[in-house]
Amino acid sequence: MSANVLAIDQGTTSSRAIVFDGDYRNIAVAQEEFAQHFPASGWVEHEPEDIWDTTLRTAKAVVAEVGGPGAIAALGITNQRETTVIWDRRTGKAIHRAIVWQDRRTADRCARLKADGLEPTVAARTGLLLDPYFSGTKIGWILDHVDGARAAAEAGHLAFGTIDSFLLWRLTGGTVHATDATNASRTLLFDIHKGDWDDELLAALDVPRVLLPEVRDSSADFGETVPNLFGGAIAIRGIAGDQQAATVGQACFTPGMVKSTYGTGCFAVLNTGPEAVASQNRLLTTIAYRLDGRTTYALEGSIFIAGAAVQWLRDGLGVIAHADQSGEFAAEADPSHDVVLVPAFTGLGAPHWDADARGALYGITRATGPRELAHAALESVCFQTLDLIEAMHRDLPGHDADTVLRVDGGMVASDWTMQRLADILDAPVDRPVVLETTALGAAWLAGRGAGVWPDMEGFSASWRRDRRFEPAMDPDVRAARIARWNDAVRRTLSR
Ligand SMILES: Nc1ncnc2c1ncn2[C@@H]1O[C@H](COP(=O)(O)OP(=O)(O)O)[C@@H](O)[C@H]1O
Ligand SMILES: O=P(O)(O)OC[C@H](O)CO
Repeated sequence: MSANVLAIDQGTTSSRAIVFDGDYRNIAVAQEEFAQHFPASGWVEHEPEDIWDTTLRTAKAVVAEVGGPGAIAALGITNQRETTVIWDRRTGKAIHRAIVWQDRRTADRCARLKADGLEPTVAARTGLLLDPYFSGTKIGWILDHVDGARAAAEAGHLAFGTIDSFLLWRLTGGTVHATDATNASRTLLFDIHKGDWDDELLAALDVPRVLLPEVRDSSADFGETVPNLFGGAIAIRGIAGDQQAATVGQACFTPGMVKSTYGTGCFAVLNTGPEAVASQNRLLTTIAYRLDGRTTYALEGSIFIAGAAVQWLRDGLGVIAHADQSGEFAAEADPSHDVVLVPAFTGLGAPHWDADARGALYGITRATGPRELAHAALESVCFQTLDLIEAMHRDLPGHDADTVLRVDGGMVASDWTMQRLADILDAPVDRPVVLETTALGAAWLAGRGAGVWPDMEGFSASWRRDRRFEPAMDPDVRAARIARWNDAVRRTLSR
């Protein structure tokens, strides 16, 4: 049997398909960006057909490149998490655009649920907080705003899914409505301790159970692709949310290991092993992966804007021509400038969870130019990471002894940002050789599920470092910059 594995990585800004060979080498890759829709302030939507079309085209391209479906042992899916699709089971068509994880439209609903005293129950059962980030209130919004949706849902005609479920439904020709435990753990509806949907939360959020997918392990039998898509069936054997897939792809299998992924947002995930640790510092408790029915938990810090700040410099302000230029510009910024960007474009995530905050730029003068803006945008990602790592250290005293952060995602191509990250964290930052760790994690889950790839130990041994960034900033300079950041955040919070 072939040892090649196909990973579909459906991200916030693009869909990617990658085939890895038995030595985890990337032997074929295709990527397509798709449109982002911002219909109102704080709203973000995707067209589900764009997600499907870009996914199918990129997957078809790499399958053809490696010699057809016979050259692929298994397929793994990883995806932007929380993004919510509801479709009609009879037609497979979505009844509304996907509401993206960054979307804040349900902030009022969350505030009301909080005022009703629901948050302690949510936190205890789901490990999450009442924030519009998660799928639960997005589902309610679609059911309440699309004509006839609630009645159709009650009648069993509709299906809810995060992007993995939606793609799985389409890939299997509408025969499998399932998800994995990591994606389920981001919905506000899933009891991460019992491993099942929670009826009390379903009732509180007005979500009929009949809408929901079946929850399976992250490495499991998810059916097969319908033969006409790729010219033959491919077994689907792995699913995980993208941050959990990156945790796997970075081989963070030992409790205490932590990775941080820098894509549109930034997500730091700390493996806590078989114990679910309840955060005292407004981090999330989430499922890292579920294998053979056994759940491994994690603490997660979620930041909504990381690479998106670079996109804003490029597409919003037009002050850089391409993403790479942000690092070059930051290196050339006037060292005496004192510009700080708090990129609360869609509110602030962990550890503040302020859905109503909006971005702010402090310290601009007539001398502030594109270089200083690029510096502030990249540095903001480092400060936000520091806030997350410090919260993790407070939750797990002693954990900071020898923390090395494993990083991945589009932004880690920037040496300047990675060096500044090590400086601000005052800790080493390791960049692996394989930067597509999200896709690799999904591939490993699928390869394991298909029985063609080795166990955790074998996979861990294959992890290779490209470069370690060591902290080198003067302690006084560091302290002053962090103080400036903390002050800027305080002034930006909405309450
Ligand atoms: N050299 C670079 N320097 C800084 N940011 C970069 C660089 N290259 C890519 N990015 C940013 O990384 C993000 C893309 O990363 P990716 O992991 O593909 O994200 P996603 O999965 O969220 O779509 C974009 O926001 C882009 O602006
Ligand atoms: O698409 P990314 O890489 O920014 O990841 C999105 C996250 O899964 C949202 O929780």
